[in-house]
Amino acid sequence: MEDQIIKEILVTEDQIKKRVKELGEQITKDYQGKEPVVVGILKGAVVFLSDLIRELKIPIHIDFMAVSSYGKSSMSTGEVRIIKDLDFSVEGKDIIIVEDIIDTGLTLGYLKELLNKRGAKSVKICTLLDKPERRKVDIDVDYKGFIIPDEFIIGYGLDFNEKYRNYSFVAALKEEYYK
Ligand SMILES: O=P(O)(O)OC[C@H]1O[C@H](OP(=O)(O)OP(=O)(O)O)[C@H](O)[C@@H]1O
Ligand code: HPA
Ligand SMILES: [Mg+2]
Repeated sequence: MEDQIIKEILVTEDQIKKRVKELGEQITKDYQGKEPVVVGILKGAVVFLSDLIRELKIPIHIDFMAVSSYGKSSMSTGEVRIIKDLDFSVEGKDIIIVEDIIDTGLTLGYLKELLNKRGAKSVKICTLLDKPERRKVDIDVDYKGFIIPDEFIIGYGLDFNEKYRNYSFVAALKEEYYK
C-alpha cells in the first residue's frame, strides 16, 4: 500500500491542478505571437508536461530529451550523457525546457547551456518543483510550481527506483526507504 512508503503529502492533486493552470496562463501571456518548442526531459517531466501543454493557448511544438548523469565525475562538471537527443534543431527557436524537479541544478545547468550553444533564440526553464537547499549550480528558473524541502520526493512523474511516477500528488518518501 502506498501509505506505508509515504512520510507526508507535500502537494495535493488539487494544488497541482490549480498551479499548473496558473503556469499555463503565465506562459500563454509571455509567448503571445510566438511558437515555442516545449522540451520535456524524460522520464520525470512527462506527467507535468502533458498537463501543462493543455493549458497553453498558443501554438507549440513538443520535443523530448533523455539524459543521464555520468556518475561521480559529473558531480563537479555537471556534464550529462545524452541518451536520446531532440528530434528537431533548436536553432532560432524559443525553447521552454520542462522539468519535474530541479535538485542540484546540474542537469538543467548543462542542458540550458547546450541548447544556447546550439543556437536557440531563447531558453527558459519551467519546473514543477524546486528543491533549492540542494543546489550546486546557480540557475535562473523562469517558471516554478512549488518550492519543496530537502526530502526524497515521489509522485506526479517522480520515481523511487522507477516506481510511483503515476501518483497524482507529490509526497516525501519515508527516510527508512532511501537512507
Ligand atoms: O537538479 P538535478 O540534481 O540534476 O536533478 C534533477 C533531475 O533528476 C531527475 O531525473 P532522473 O535522472 O532521476 O531521471 P528520470 O526523470 O527518468 O527519473 C529529474 O527528473 C531531473 O531531470
Ligand atoms: O527527490 C527526488 N525524487 C525523485 N527523483 C529525483 N531527482 C532529483 N531529486 C529527486
Ligand atoms: Mg529519477
